[in-house]
Amino acid sequence: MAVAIQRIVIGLVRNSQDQYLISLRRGEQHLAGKWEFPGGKAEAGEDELSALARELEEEVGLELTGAELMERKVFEFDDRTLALHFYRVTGYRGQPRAREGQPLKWASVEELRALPFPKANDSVIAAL
Ligand SMILES: Nc1nc2c([nH]c(=O)n2[C@@H]2O[C@H](COP(=O)(O)OP(=O)(O)OP(=O)(O)O)[C@@H](O)[C@H]2O)c(=O)[nH]1
Ligand SMILES: [Mg+2]
Repeated sequence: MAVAIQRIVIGLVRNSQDQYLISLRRGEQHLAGKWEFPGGKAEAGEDELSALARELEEEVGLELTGAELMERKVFEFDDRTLALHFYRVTGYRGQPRAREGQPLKWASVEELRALPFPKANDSVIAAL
């Protein structure tokens, strides 16, 4: 039986100083020790923007008011294949907070380029 590739929605949230919101993957998570943009798995039947709004609320307490698709790609990691959907967040309300206790920070593009991210993020980070 064919298994659907897991859809992942990811939000690039930028502040007025051109910094991006990132957090650290930890513990037992896939790719622990890498930094990431907030996001996660879309549920079955959930559209991508709804999934992105839900993930931003759950992980960093932001209310999404606008987003534009930046890049979508299917990426084969050693242990899994994911369909990644990167969105540029064009509007949000609230102040970010680490709702899951994760290290969370704003980072300039220069800082992003010096930090470890999943391989799948390379093209998106290069495009910033
Ligand atoms: N959030 C996020 N995930 C990324 C990025 N880049 C990347 O390869 N991923 C991968 O995409 C998947 C995201 O799923 P997730 O672990 O965040 O899922 P989730 O928030 O629904 O959490 P859960 O399944 O632990 O409840 C992970 O396998 C992660 O390694 C990124 O920039 N942000
Ligand atoms: Mg997540």
